[in-house]
Amino acid sequence: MSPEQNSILKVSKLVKRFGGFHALDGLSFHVVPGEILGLVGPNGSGKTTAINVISGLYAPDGGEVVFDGASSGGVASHKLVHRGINRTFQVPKPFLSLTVRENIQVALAYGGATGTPPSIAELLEDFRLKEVADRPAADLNSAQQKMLDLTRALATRPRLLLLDELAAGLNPAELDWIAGRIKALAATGMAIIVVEHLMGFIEQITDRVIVLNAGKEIFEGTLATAVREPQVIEVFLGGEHAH
Ligand SMILES: Nc1ncnc2c1ncn2[C@@H]1O[C@H](COP(=O)(O)OP(=O)(O)OP(=O)(O)O)[C@@H](O)[C@H]1O
Repeated sequence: MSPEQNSILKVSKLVKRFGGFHALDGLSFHVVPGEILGLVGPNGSGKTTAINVISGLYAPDGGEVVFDGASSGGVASHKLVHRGINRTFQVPKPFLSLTVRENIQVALAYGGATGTPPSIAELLEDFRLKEVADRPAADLNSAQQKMLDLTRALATRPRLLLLDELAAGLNPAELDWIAGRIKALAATGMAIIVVEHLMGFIEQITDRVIVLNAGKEIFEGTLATAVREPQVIEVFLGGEHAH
């Protein structure tokens, strides 16, 4: 079977409009179980919109999203969580007055229908939240809020995990550590899509990247190859994220 036939998610000719503006303009790609796929591109190229459509926050205006063999475009987020898609947010939205542990408990109770639920103790340990487990989420610093957001997503047992700028604001040691954690998740068979501006981080964790510009794919392959493509250099690496 070709990798594409084995895909857990297939996006075909996806269109998302805001008014007359095409945030996604015919985007197609796939991801297979156990793969870490990077979505990269300049500001406003449609990366977060792609995550928002795949996770059911927005309905597509055209094209198709197929998750695990069934159409999932336009299906509400909470239903997709039960089917096995979950995500993190650029700006996490925990229940601020609940403790870290309670936030994870809510996600566990809400979570997916298949597989063994992860243990709260393990999630707290794995994502360095043990020390703050009984503090309200409002007390967490921004890195800890991101880790709580990730553990809440993991508590629902996703088979496809969408990470929207999880690494932004983390220091180099934290980046190394979280890169290892994300790779360990992929090694369990979870498919992971990562939206990130930090190219070193993308290089460290992804198997493959899709480069977006103006809602369209302009490149698909490894980041090492992408950085040698004149079109990619022009729209992306020659811009503000060249460093
Ligand atoms: N809810 C919305 N209403 C109107 N326009 C939107 C909405 N969401 C996104 N857009 C527009 O769609 C385009 C793509 O935005 P998107 O957030 O997907 O880009 P991005 O590649 O994730 O950018 P960044 O790297 O800055 O996060 C932008 O021009 C943005 O202003």
